[in-house]
Amino acid sequence: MAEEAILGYLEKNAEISDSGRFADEFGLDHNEVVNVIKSLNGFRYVDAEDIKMEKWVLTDEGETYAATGSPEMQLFLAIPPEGIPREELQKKLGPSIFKIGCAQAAKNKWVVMGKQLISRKVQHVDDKVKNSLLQIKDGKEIYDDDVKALKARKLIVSQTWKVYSVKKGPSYAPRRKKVATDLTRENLQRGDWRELEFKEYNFNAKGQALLGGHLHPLLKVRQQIKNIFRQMGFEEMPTNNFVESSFWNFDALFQPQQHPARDAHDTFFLKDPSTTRELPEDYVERVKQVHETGGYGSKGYGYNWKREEANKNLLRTHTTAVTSRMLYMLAQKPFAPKKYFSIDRVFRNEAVDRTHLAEFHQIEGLICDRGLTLGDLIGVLYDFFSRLGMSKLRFKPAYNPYTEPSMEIFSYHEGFKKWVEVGNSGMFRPEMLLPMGFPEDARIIAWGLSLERPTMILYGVDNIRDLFGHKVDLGLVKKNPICRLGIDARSE
Ligand SMILES: N[C@@H](Cc1ccccc1)C(=O)O
Repeated sequence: MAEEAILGYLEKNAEISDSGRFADEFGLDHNEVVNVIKSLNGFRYVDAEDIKMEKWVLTDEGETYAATGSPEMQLFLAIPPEGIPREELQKKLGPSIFKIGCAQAAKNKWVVMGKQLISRKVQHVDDKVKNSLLQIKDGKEIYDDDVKALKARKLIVSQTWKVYSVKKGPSYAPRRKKVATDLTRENLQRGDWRELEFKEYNFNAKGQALLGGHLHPLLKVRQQIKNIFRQMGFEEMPTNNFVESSFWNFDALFQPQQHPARDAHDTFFLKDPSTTRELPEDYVERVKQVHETGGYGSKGYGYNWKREEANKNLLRTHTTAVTSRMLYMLAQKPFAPKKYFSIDRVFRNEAVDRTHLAEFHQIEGLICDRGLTLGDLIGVLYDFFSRLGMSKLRFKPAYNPYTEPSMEIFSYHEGFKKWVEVGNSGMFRPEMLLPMGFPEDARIIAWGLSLERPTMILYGVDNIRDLFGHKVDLGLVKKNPICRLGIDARSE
């Protein structure tokens, strides 16, 4: 539309002197006209030059008067033939219209301002202000004196805007030629490439957005959980190796050697190297004692503890093996309160199904201090889980060889409308802490959960194999849910 109008106009006329007026005349939108001019100018169909123009526009006050009449007119019309007391007129018009109206009407000699009464001096007046404002709104010219008066009353302000003057350019044609974007096989066969005009390369155009790298959902949730631990003042533990001795994975945790978890059905044992090279001998002796006959107020398990069993290498079954190594080192130093966490991979000889994998990740946190109670553990768990967006918790008594009391942690899942198990926790037993060398009044509260469970909830994944393994689809990896668990995760 605009292009035809411009090229057509230039066929018969030397120039378009003002694109604004041109747009008005042809009933076109000026923005569209400007865009077409710029494009035609780029291809040298036209030569365009921009001109800065000043234009008057109405202020808010100007707009009101253009609609309701000037204050002086409103005042004049409110005066009855017999005149009106000042106060009454002011009440009728309101203080601001009254004030401006009086000043202007008096200046125009429309009214007589008596001591008591205000009365008309003439019978008919014109609302010149309103008329001028309407003219300006219509884009019409008015006398300079009137412009000055309106400007002085702040009813109009000037605005600069750009219009273009347009002449034929060196490549002018009454119609734009269609340019080819690609040279095709057909063009070559037909030979019409000779006549074709090709579109120039636009080296400034932005290329297609490239698909960059994405963090896997497990890595994103891991980062979020690390941030939460750090905000709560926890230090990260070195997560050591996947291969661990039975000693640190089980014995140090007061897990008896006949415990079913220590069976090859549940745990991956290593063939080569099948045993660990060294263990802290004094400590091993104390662990043996506590398993066999107890001590530190405990009766022990009363069985024959075997060093060969403790030496067996395995793939660690929980990150509590990271914790036991850390706590043993800590107990060798003067006692100090500490907060630690770890997040890393663990392995279990499990049948793989939609909620179980043979390898997964655990998140573990612990606090070591004097005077800690189960109440502290519950409080910390509320704090930790509510930072993940899971603030409705329930606890169920549970059993772990290394903690007493122990609690399973359940969280109400708003999306699934049910309580789901989210972790396990407890206070480490004296049978574990005292042989390590902790003072008798040291208390350690700890909890652990899988990284996969909250990630599945967060990403709406119901089969763990879609999250971890060779089948993970890129759509899931690119998905970027709001980093909160619970309701918002599902509604995403
Ligand atoms: N190790 C436990 C979690 C846990 C950690 C610390 C204390 C109590 C429990 C598990 O694998 O489920």
